[in-house]
Amino acid sequence: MTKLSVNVNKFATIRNARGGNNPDLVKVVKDCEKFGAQGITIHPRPDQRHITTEDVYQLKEVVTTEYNIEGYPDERYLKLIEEVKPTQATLVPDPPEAITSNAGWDTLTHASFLQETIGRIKAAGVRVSIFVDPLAEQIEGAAKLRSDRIELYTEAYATGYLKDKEAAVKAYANTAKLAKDLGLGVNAGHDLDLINLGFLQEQIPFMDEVSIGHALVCDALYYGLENTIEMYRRELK
Ligand SMILES: CC(=O)[C@@H](O)[C@H](O)COP(=O)(O)O
Ligand SMILES: NCC(=O)COP(=O)(O)O
Repeated sequence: MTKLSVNVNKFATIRNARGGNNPDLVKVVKDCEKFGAQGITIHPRPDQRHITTEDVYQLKEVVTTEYNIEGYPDERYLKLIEEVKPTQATLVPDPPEAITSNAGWDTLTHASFLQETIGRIKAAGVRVSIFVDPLAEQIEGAAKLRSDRIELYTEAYATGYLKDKEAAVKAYANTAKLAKDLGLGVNAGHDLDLINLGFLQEQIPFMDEVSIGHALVCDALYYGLENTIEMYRRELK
């Protein structure tokens, strides 16, 4: 079964636009889980443009499914992981000023940094996933580093899907299989939506988790949150 982890960054973006507490992120998270989310993802960026440090601690008390915290593993992030102990830490190589995540790790060039970081997170009892492009050498690098999972960065799949979905999924299906053969769990995320999700799931039925935020929140404006989560879950069956 592929779990749907709802990324709630965008709800926090809307809340922060007015400086108050509307929408209330705690209520949003409780409702997402009530409506069928099997995980909650956040990406507390250094400038706190959406998820704040306070949110990270507050949501720990609320999430009853899987709590996934994404981020660049600087001291600030590692402190959050060690104190909050979420279900999963997803390491993303974003520079602080990035508008959104825009690349996977180079697991070969950054091997010693990642190895030390992964060891530290595992010592806290937290599952580790590394955000990577669908390249065989990067997956092999992640396996050598003893990451628990990889998250395939699906922006290229989402863009390519509209032109030629078979061509767009090929590298993802191949590297997902390689990851599985190497004993890694397989997650995927970024720009997944109701149009491209079902085909990805069909081609990689053993994915452990997809994390989806931007498109899901946009869809919720039209269909409502409960219907939307149900629609995404349906694509994963
Ligand atoms: C790691 C990742 O893939 C992201 O998609 C991310 O969580 C989105 O972050 P923003 O919501 O800040 O664009
Ligand atoms: N890891 C990907 C994620 O959490 C959400 O990405 P997006 O759906 O907001 O592009």
